[in-house]
Amino acid sequence: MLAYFGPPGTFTEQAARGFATPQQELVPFDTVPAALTATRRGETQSACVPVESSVEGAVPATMDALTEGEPLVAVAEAVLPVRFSVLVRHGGGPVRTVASHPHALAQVRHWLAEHLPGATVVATTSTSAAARAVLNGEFDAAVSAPVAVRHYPLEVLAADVADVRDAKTRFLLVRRPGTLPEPTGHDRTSVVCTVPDRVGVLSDLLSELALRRINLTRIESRPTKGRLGEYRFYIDMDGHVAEPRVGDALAALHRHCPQTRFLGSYPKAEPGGPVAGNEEFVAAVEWVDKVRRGQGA
Ligand SMILES: O=C(O)C(=O)Cc1ccccc1
Repeated sequence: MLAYFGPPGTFTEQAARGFATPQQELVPFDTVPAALTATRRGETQSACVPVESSVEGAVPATMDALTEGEPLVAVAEAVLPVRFSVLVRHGGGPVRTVASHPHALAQVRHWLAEHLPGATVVATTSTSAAARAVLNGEFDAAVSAPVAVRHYPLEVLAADVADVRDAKTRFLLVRRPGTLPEPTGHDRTSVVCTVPDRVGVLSDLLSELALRRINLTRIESRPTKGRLGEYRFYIDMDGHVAEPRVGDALAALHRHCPQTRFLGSYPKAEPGGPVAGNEEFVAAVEWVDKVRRGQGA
């Protein structure tokens, strides 16, 4: 079974369908933490959750839920283009309230200001939770994934709505720690470092990557929710932990920051960007091995 952030009709469900094997059952959960908890408990084999939007940045609920509780690791990612449909009840009256996931609302702000200027905007747990609520008469319109009309008998007031063209969202498939995916040469590694309070620690972490010519693809901070000013850094980098340079860098991050959690090494959904060669790292490790065995100098 594969848990996903639902209810049915979310963007996350579409991503989950891309990950699922033909016979795998998809199970919706109303929140990201609930989908992850099911996987932590072993009730589902994996969970699909949104992690990052090209317009709105990180999905805080996912970042927090991956850091707190038993570890889970990502084994795959997917990137989906994001455009919205505005859904209303058949024969519904004027639109006084419009609901959706905060990331969706943020991506249609201009459209709403122009087309539904008087409407009150309400945040819901997901885009399809908004569609479901419109069907139940709680709100007048929902900003949803285009597939949501297949799940909820609503009318499309407007299609192809997006303030930003070519917006994309990235999703992760996570599991309990186990066998890692094989390196493909186009991989990404994710970690979260809860940094100790000392001068220069962030610079130390980044230097370790730069020294090994590892490309940083994302860095994001979140408060630990403990003391004011205490932060965690989410770091995505090119490469796989099985590669000597990446393994070496993760060991260095752990030295600077013992509270480093590995969030996975997995193939990139959109391969591209610089591919770092590992040859000199492999050759260097072999050389040190020989020196240690007294067979080289
Ligand atoms: O609510 C959804 O449909 C989700 O899967 C989260 C989301 C919300 C807005 C854009 C992309 C993903």
